[in-house]
Amino acid sequence: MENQLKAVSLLRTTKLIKAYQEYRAVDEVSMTINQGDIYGFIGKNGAGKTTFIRMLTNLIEKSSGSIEFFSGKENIKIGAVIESPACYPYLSAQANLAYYAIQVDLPDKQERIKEVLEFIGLGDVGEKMFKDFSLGMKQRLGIGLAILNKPNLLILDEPTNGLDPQGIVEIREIIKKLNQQYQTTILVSSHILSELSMIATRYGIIHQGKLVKEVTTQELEHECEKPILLSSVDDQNCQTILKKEGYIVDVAANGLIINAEKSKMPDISRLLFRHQLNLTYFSYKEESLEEYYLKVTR
Ligand SMILES: Nc1ncnc2c1ncn2[C@@H]1O[C@H](COP(=O)(O)OP(=O)(O)OP(=O)(O)O)[C@@H](O)[C@H]1O
Repeated sequence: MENQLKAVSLLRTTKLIKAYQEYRAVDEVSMTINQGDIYGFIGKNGAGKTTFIRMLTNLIEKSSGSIEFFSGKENIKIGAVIESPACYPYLSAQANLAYYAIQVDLPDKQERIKEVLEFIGLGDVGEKMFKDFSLGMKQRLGIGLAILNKPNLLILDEPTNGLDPQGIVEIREIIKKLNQQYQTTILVSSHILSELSMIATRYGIIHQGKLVKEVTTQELEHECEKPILLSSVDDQNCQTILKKEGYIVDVAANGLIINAEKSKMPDISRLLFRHQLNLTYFSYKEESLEEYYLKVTR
């Protein structure tokens, strides 16, 4: 079921460009977001994320290329939080939602507002005014406004920007819950890859306006995998045995490097143990997400 959902495109851009005179802030971006994705849109400051998102949400006009939404029979509903949420500073969370609900002509307003307040963890902040909210609360209310009319696609531009670790976790939990409980497809941008690594199902990396890489979480994990490192009581002997078994082995300053996946570690340790070669060091080096990110944007 999950796989079926993932195969259906919800959004596709083709060679999307936004140019300011000669300068292309977004340069031929072809992106596909499938139903059920949490699409992590990663790029440094100034890479073009906001410009791309602004085109999707019709806040600015594209220079060329196409944007297509697919939602079957229904009209697609998009919710978005771009930069700071636009709220009334002297109104409470409830009143801000109520005001917005009138504008979008929402049925069952009271019921839905209560549900949303609970969902974003602002069910018990009472009459506290928006201006007195923490940044995390403000961001959560922004998401509350964006999900009020149950969008199929939720777009969040840098929702964790400036938040403390607790605030980041709260936003992450909301994103996960929306995706899992309500099957909302989510496009979320960030300039920190690791911040999205616990929730994103796919990633698009933008650099200098170009989408330089689109990967699934599995592909990313695979690409971040690095060799196994070991040293033993007799490295020379280890090398011979491992090579005989078909492993590709290199000699490093203080041990051996084996070009094999992490999943091979139990086999290797059993093999060497059988030959009474005790290991003094056994590990693998995983390339960090940040290293990977630097590599693809170099
Ligand atoms: N109206 C504009 N006129 C000229 N250049 C612009 C305009 N809007 C954005 N840019 C430029 O386009 C580039 C991409 O900006 P954008 O805001 O999309 O980046 P970003 O990835 O969202 O980064 P940030 O996280 O800093 O907002 C930047 O170099 C920016 O200066």
